[in-house]
Amino acid sequence: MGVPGGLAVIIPAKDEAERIAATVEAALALPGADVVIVVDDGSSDSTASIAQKAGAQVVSHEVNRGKAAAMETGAARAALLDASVDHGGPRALLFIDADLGASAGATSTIVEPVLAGEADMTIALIPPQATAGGGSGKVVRLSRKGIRASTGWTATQPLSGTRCISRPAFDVALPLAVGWGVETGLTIDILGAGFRVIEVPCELHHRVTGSDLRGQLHRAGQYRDVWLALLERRTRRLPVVNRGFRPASRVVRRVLGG
Ligand SMILES: O=c1ccn([C@@H]2O[C@H](COP(=O)(O)OP(=O)(O)O[C@H]3O[C@H](CO)[C@@H](O)[C@H](O)[C@H]3O)[C@@H](O)[C@H]2O)c(=O)[nH]1
Ligand SMILES: O=C(O)[C@H](O)COP(=O)(O)O
Repeated sequence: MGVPGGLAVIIPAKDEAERIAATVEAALALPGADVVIVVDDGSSDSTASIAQKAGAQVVSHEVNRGKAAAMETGAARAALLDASVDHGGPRALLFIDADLGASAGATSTIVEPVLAGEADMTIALIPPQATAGGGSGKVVRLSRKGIRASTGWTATQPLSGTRCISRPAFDVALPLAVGWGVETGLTIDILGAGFRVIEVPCELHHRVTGSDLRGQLHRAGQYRDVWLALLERRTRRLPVVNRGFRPASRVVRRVLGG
């Protein structure tokens, strides 16, 4: 069955004044998209006012809370809009990065399978970028290996954050894994709940992370967050072991009901 409710586009954005207008304009032109929400994640530039002028609804975090929190805020706003008018069901959610500019128009390839009910989450497979990246593939490999160990599925671009997700699939992943662990967590949680996930080629062009100190610090943060997302999911699966545990005191016994 397809998604009758249509599509809400959600754009997490931190200091994206340079590119946000072009990204919003492309998002507004996407077939089926009747809502474009920019979550200004504590920007210190004019991202919010530019996004609003370009036609987006803007929700602002007073302080920076990271990409995953911005995605949750955007999805919560979309849920409010879903509830305000009955239009046949909840909208599917299209998450796009703020730095895609006009290329955001290419995301219709990942929207179609979800709106048609052929997939529950699509992930954009992006072509090699004009500027070479400075990464060694360490974060990508950690995420890919962790997803495979949990689900048996091998993602080609596990960190790709441009995704279209049906509302029921999104809701099983709440609360989202924090920060840069969000893509890894979404994939594991949504596949684990039995939903269908596919990667779909998409001609996107974004700002590539360089190999300078700033870029390497960014990757260190990504590595930490992916690792934490994997650890949390592994811990959840561990059986609770209680081999002859005896509460040591009367207080503990009372708390545990012993
Ligand atoms: O604290 C932050 C930092 C970034 N962003 C936004 O998140 C998006 C992605 O950030 P970016 O700096 O472009 O990160 P990249 O490392 O280039 O992103 C790649 O890797 C991320 C996962 O680590 C994915 O989320 C992205 O989709 C993927 O393009 C952009 O719209 C940012 O404005 C926030 O909302 N809050
Ligand atoms: O540049 C990238 O692709 C990401 O920041 C991930 O870094 P990596 O190449 O070290 O996996």
